[in-house]
Order: sequence, then C-alpha cells, then structure tokens
Amino acid sequence: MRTVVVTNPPRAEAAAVDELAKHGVATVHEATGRTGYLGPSIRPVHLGSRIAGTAVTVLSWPGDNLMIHVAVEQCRPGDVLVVATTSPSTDGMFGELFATALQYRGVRGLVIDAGVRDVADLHAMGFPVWSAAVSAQGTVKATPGAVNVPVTIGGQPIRPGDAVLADDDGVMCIPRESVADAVTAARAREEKEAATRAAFQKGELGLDRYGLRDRLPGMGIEYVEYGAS
Ligand SMILES: O=C([O-])CC(=O)C(=O)O
Ligand SMILES: [Mg+2]
Repeated sequence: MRTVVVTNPPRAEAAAVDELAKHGVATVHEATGRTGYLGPSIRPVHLGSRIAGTAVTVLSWPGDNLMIHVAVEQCRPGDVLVVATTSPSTDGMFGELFATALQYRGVRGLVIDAGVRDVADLHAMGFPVWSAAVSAQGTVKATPGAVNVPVTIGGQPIRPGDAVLADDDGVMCIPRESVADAVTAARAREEKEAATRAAFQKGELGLDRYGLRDRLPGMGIEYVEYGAS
C-alpha cells in the first residue's frame, strides 16, 4: 500500500451536494440506476439523520487509527470522513473525541467500514455516523496508511471529493462529476412518486397503476375462490 496523504483533491460542487441532501438514499439510488450503494452492512449508529458531503477518504490498517488523526487535518466544512481498512475489522477506531475534532472543522459525518464507540456521546453531540460495527475495543496509532486515495466499501469505489449521501437506509456514493445529474434524476423520481402517492391515498392499486393486473395471467398467476377445487 502507498503511504500517501493527498492534499486538496477536487471536490464535488458544494451547491449540488447540498441539493443532494434534500433527497433520500433510496430515491437517489433508484434515480441513478441503482448505483453506488454501500450495502446493508453499513448501518446508521443512530437514526434520523440525512447528510450529503464530499468525501475525505482514509485507508487504515485494521485496529489502527493513526491515519484518521492524519485525515482530520485534511477535512474542510462540508466534508464527510470515509474510512476503509485494508482487511476486515470491527474494532472501535472512532469515538467522541474524533467527532469533537471533526465537528470543529465543519465535517458533516463519518462513514466507516469498521467499528465505532462512545455511541451515546456521538448521539448527544448530534454527530451522524454510519458504521459496520459498534465496539468498545480500542485501537493503536502505529501503522502508516493513506489519506485521500480511492477506497472501496461494500464493493463501491469512493474517490476523494466524491459526494456521499447517507440516511437511515444506508450510504451511497455519487461520483463527483455526476452530482448535478443525480439531483435532476432524483427530483424527477420524487415528482413521479408524489403522483403515485396521491393515487394510493385515493385507493388506486399498484396492480392497476403499474399495469401489473394484465400481466398476471401471463406469469401463471390465477385467482381461485376460497374453497373451490
Ligand atoms: O480515541 C480513540 O481511539 C477513539 C475514541 O474513543 C474517540 O475518538 O473518542
Ligand atoms: Mg473515546
């Protein structure tokens, strides 16, 4: 692994990232052709937050949070810290002290493919975190890694400066060049879903709205009156 700290990577445009935060992960994931989702193993540590920000990426050795300390200095307002490890680990690499340092720098949250701790404090501070685990197990500060290199979480590549969108449904990454397009697509999908919601509120069935009823026979689905042989 290259032990490198990349400074000042290009970041997704801030206004587009802020627009992105108006839309949920499920909506943007669908609107972008089901791309970029980090998968169900990256979970919100506390519910009720939705953030979008630009990624500062960290590649750490498992059980070692040295490079998170290095990365804090690279963070700017509007960033999200994204931490991957070189092999799987659930150790609690991050807690309220790191969150305090990141909040001071205007960082919007943390996404980490490892463990976090001090979760009651993180909750009280209002610092949103998505992680693979919660663990009191502490870590060392010993092994070089990298900051602002491309990382992979849940099979999804995340480059420094890409947009990260996270809410109660999980986390997704949008390439920094594609954020404005993703916002446009998300708006269109929300308009379509608003029309569907209004129809469902009046009792229309998905079977009819989506043209499914006519397709059921072709799929071999038949209706049988209860008790009929
Ligand atoms: O200091 C650590 O190793 C992680 C932690 O608990 C904190 O950030 O509060
Ligand atoms: Mg702590």
